Amino acid sequence: MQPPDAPVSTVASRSLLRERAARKEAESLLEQKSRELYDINQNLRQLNSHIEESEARYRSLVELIPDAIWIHTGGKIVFLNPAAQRLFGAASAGSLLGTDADARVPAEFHAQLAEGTYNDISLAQQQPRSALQLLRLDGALVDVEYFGCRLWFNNADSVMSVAHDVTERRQQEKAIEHQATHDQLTGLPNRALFLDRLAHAIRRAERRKERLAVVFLDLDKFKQVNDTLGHAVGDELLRVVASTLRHSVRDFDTVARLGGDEFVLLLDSPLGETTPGMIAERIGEHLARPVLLAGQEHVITGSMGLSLYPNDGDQAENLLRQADIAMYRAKQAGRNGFQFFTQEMQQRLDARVTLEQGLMRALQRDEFVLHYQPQVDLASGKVIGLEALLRWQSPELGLVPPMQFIPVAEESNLITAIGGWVLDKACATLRAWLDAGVPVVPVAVNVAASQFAHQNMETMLREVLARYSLEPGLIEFELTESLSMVDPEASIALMHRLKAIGITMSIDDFGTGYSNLSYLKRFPVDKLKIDQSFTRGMASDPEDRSIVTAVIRLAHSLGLRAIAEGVETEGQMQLLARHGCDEIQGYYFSRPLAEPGIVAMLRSGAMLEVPLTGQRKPELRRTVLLVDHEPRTQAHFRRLLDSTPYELLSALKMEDAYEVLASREVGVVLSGRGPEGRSGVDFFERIKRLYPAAVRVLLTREAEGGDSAAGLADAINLGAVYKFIAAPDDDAHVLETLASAFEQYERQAGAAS
Ligand SMILES: Nc1nc2c(ncn2[C@@H]2O[C@H](COP(=O)(O)O[C@H]3[C@@H](O)[C@H](n4cnc5c(=O)[nH]c(N)nc54)O[C@@H]3COP(=O)(O)O)[C@@H](O)[C@H]2O)c(=O)[nH]1
Repeated sequence: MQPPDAPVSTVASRSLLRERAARKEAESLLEQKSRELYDINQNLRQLNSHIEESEARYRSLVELIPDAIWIHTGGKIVFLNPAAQRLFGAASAGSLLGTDADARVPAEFHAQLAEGTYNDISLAQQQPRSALQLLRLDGALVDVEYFGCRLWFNNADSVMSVAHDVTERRQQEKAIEHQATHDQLTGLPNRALFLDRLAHAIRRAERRKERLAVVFLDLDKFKQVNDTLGHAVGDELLRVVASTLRHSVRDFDTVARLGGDEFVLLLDSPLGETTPGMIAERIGEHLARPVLLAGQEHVITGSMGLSLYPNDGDQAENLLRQADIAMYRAKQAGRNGFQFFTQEMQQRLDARVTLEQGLMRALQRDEFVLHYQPQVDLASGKVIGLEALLRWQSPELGLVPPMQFIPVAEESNLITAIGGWVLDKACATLRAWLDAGVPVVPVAVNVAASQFAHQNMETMLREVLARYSLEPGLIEFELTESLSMVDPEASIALMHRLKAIGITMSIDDFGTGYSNLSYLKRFPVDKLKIDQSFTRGMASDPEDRSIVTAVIRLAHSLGLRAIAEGVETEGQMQLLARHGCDEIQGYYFSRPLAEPGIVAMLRSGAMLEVPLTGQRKPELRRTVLLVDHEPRTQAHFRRLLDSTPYELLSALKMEDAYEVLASREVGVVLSGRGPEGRSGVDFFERIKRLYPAAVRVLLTREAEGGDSAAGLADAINLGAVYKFIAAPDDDAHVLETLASAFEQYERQAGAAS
């Protein structure tokens, strides 16, 4: 190497220059590469930091996401996020890592799991999630919505599972569904669920050729419990009944509550012909066991109707309706029993529906008319009132009596509108009569218990009286005793308000209904109306007689008047007068008349010929009543007594004898045995109770022997027969016995006066 100041040869310097240039170039290249390397490095660093950042972001996403995510490779769990840890109830991820992924899915959901697992995520995203259940480590099941997809994880083919816990939502859904399909009070299925189950059961029974029974149960007099003990006790009773019913049938039978006090049972495939009936009987027995309510024992009964598949049809709604119809019949048959549905019931129901529709049309087309029946004062004989009685003048059916439609109107609530029409019509008629100068008397209108309870009677009465400018005293309301069964306090309060308006009130059909005397004394009524069934029997039936006289006495002791309805004979009228009855109403004086007839009667001043009541003394005219169905015997006695001081009255039948006894004072009753055998003695036993003063003499040839001798002896010993005439053809014997009988009669009459 040459010193730097040494002469440089051209070759050498050129070579040096080239070398320098090459070095420079190399250095610059090296610099550029190192810059490039630096840039690459920088880029790589940046990239790495991006990747790390993104990885951290994804990790935190996976960790924070509320959905459970776990990955399994070769069936073993290799990754899970904290949500999955929580979902499976694992204390740490370690308790699940490496375990079988399948173990977390109950076997019955494996197919759904496979269906919900896709080959890639884009496919999974397009499909709805599958609903299935997963198994926690503690064995509890969790409702989830699930999807899965295949992915490459840790260099291995794996499956990622994603599950969203919907247990709470499912529980809410179940609660809402339960609410929609169950009765809140008893927890039993409701009507919708019952019908659904019944429809399914019918289809199953169809396939299996089985039978089904539907039992419709309505508690008897539940309203009374509610009204008297309060709704809380009523609710308690319904819960008790629900439980009783549940325990009366098998687990797979359905017990449902339709509402109120109506329950229904589906007896799935009952065995044998009699089983549904036997089950109904058992339910009745279980229900009738005393129940403790509000600290007191109560006995509950129910009325049940049964319909059967396939006998009565194959439609759920129809079977339920038919069981309801049969239940209704069980109620009519006296409650606390059961009835099977029959086609005849359906026909009756159809007829009822037709009648209801007819009644609605009758109101619209003004087809109702009022007839009027006079009420007569027994002291003066004057007509002192009229009862307005409804008739339906149907173009199709003719004149329909109220007994044929009032009960239907009451049940269908049409009675409210019909009752309103009756009151309006009665008032309008009174106004027309007043305007025409007819000597009017008060008119009584019948008010059904349901009408009284549902209608704003007070307002209606005030309005109608004002509309026709009528004195309230011209209107009477005939109410029924059953008012005391439906909210008696409210009824009593309303009666007081009506009374304050100035109308009069009577209790109709007294003694036939729910005679609650403690309420009666609080009813501000003016009259008790003796039911016609008692009036009819009072001449011949000692019990009816006792009821009539007791009602008259009861009315008087409460300061009320007594009126007897259904008086058809003079005898009944005489007896009623004798027992102090104040008024009568019945065919004996007049049938109910249409308006022209009653106007004529009022104008004519028609009166009843009244008996002399009160001072009736025994007629000591020696009147004999001969009761014998043999015309020959009648003729014989007529001839025999013709020339004697005895007056002979005769009756061929015992029924006729009662009427004679009711209307005439008879001293001695002579009777043979009727064709009915022992009825002669029975007859005398009755006469003894009804007319104790009349001396009873039996005409018989059997006194000394024969089958009836013992009966005759009994009758004499019991005092039913005073004497007997063993030889009716022996005139002297007859006259002698009669004389002795009258002596006895006059002795009794003398002692009594
Ligand atoms: N809620 C309403 N009920 C009403 C109304 N109009 C009538 N009725 C009730 O219908 C029942 C039957 O009434 P009806 O066929 O009119 O019979 C009445 C009389 O005709 C009958 N009667 C009268 N006297 C005699 C008789 O001597 N013998 C005999 N066999 N029947 C007789 O009795 C019926 C009167 O009944 P009552 O009202 O109990 O006094 C009947 O229950 C009516 O109440 C109405 O507008 N609304």
